[in-house]
Amino acid sequence: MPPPNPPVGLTLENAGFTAAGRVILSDLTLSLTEQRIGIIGRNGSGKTSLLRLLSGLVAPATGTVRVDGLDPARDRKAILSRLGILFQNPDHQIIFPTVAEELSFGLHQQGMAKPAAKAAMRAMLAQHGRSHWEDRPVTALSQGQRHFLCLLSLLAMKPATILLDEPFAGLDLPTQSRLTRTFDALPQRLILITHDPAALARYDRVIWLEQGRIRADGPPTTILPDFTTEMTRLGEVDADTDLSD
Ligand SMILES: Nc1ncnc2c1ncn2[C@@H]1O[C@H](COP(=O)(O)OP(=O)(O)OP(=O)(O)O)[C@@H](O)[C@H]1O
Repeated sequence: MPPPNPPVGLTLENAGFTAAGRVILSDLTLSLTEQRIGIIGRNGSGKTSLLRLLSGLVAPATGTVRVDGLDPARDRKAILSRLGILFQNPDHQIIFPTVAEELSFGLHQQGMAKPAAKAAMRAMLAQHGRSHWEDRPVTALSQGQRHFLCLLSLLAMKPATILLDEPFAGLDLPTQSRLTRTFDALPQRLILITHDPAALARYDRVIWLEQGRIRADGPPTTILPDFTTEMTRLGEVDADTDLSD
């Protein structure tokens, strides 16, 4: 049960995450209440691990994680309507053989009756010009198309917060442009991991992770120029000498 008058948003208190005996994230204290939050950082800096922690797919080794006051690792069912995650690799997400089944599954999980779920599934495909996908086996879709299907499944469930792990990777430019417009128009809170600083220019807040810790946190106008300068500087040296991994 959520506590009375639960805090709205996602919070971490001294949260840390350990995997295979290694500290991956340490000492994260964050209150995520803005509508548009970007997460940036180098490969291996801990961005995906942070999304996994926020969505309750992994439990913190230290500290606490809360979504609207709930523990996402324990209150799995209550989390479904509050939070949805789009992984980098669609094959980690898709479980059903056809597009229709994959799209309807989350809606059933949320308690929607079969006819209503079918209508919602068809409406979602039609809205995005993909009605012809309905009976297609997911194996007949390309990697980019499977990624897009995962996104449609997520949007159909209308979670209050959407966590996106590099959603544009592998998508063609028209699909990226349309998706950007779709994201911009969504009323939900978005937390977006990207390697493209330009995608975050109009965001409310940007968090820069480095080796599992927060290196900088603030508005894009302050964080993005520093990040771009640092990435350019690192790109000009021939090898990484500062990474432990
Ligand atoms: N289950 C795990 N077991 C062992 N190591 C892990 C595990 N999960 C993540 N790691 C390690 O944690 C570090 C952070 O990984 P993570 O995927 O969170 O990085 P990232 O910032 O999302 O990287 P990228 O930009 O490449 O997607 C990496 O060094 C990775 O090897």
